Amino acid sequence: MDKIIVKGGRQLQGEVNVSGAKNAALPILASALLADGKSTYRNVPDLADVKTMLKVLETMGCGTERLTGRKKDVCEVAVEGPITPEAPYDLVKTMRASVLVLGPLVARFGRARVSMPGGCAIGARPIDQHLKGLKALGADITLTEGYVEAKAKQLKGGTVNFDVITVTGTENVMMAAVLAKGRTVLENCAREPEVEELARVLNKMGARIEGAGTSIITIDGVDALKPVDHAILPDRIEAGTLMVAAAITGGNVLVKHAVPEHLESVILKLRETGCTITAEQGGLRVKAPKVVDSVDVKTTEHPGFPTDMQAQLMGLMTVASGTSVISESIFENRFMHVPELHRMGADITIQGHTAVVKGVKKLSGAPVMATDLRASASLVLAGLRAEGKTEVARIYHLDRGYERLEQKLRKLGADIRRVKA
Ligand SMILES: CC(=O)N[C@H]1[C@@H](OP(=O)(O)OP(=O)(O)OC[C@H]2O[C@@H](n3ccc(=O)[nH]c3=O)[C@H](O)[C@@H]2O)O[C@H](CO)[C@@H](O)[C@@H]1O
Ligand SMILES: C=C(OP(=O)(O)O)C(=O)O
Repeated sequence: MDKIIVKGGRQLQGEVNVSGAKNAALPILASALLADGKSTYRNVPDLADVKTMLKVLETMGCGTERLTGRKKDVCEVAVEGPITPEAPYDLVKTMRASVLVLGPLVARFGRARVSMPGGCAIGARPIDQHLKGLKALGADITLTEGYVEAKAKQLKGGTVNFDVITVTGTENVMMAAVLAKGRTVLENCAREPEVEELARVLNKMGARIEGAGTSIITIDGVDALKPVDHAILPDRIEAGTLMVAAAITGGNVLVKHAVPEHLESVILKLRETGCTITAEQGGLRVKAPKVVDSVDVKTTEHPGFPTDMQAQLMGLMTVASGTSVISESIFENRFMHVPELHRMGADITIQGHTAVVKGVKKLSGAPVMATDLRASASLVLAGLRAEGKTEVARIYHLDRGYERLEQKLRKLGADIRRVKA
């Protein structure tokens, strides 16, 4: 298993490009199932999760290809021959977002058999709201041998009021509703930019969706969709992680392609820590003081502070002046990075869903182990600041969501490398 080795202490300087968004690419790739023909997606990040989604689609009978050379950010998905509407356990267990094929499959092929995703390191993560939404559109749902089976000759529009705000749940049901007969109204929807981006793609395919990006989405079903050519929006979480990399090293970095409107809560928090953040040249420049001020934060649904940035912000707070209170309100078990940060000398106490972080003068490098995607990122960030060598193991978690993070950080001056197993 690959490891990342970081020697801390260098201030990051320069420019870095943000890749396409994982959380937009995954539902968008799944949406290719909704039309016959070949769809072309640009700015698709080269991530383990994207490979998994392409594999899920291939297993069903889609043709998939990542182009090479100067077009290596381009992926094509062709729905041409017969499709087996099934996502097997072996793939779903490696990536729960595989469940995003459920809505498109049942809408388009009248049936779907998708392995139930289990919980994961950060929480139980049920999919009851996805199923509630599909049932409201007339799907018959059963659970057999660990698989969700959904059937419907023709989905029909309906009203769904989500009990919990769910990103992939909103996306799954929206993808089902585009081919349902009549009007669907989704209430209490997730408002993440990736939901809006998916709706943009579906509308380009011929769907009739209004309101994505707000909590009420209205969808008028159409008979058929056509394939699409679309460039995926930049990854706001990767951008935020790179901004924290600048902040934790007292650096000065231009994070190119970061979209300010998608990062408002992160920008506001980083400004509170004493960083200067300015929009310039199609990106965001972060200039950081040597030691940042501590800030309190509570994760909430978009447009609130994203749970996917909590671990990284906590990494920064370990070396802030003062005490920070960080509350996690989205996932019940998203503090797995804390014991690893302790190994580097951080002073953090967990009280239920809240972590109290007392800034320390210095962290010291240590062997640490990644437990989930953003936890891994926080350990790499802490390693950039720590004295001595930090070895981050199990970075397959990191590779799920960051495209060659170590290369991007090295270009900014970090002493960081990947060691192949
Ligand atoms: C591929 C993708 O886009 N992943 C993102 C997505 O995950 P994902 O869509 O899985 O997360 P959700 O928004 O669904 O989860 C939010 C909360 O709702 C709960 N819940 C969700 C669905 C459901 O049917 N029932 C239920 O109780 C979850 O357990 C969690 O506590 O949004 C999360 C929250 O911003 C991010 O951390 C993930 O990076
Ligand atoms: C939790 C995340 O992803 P996923 O929903 O794919 O597990 C994440 O991107 O931080």
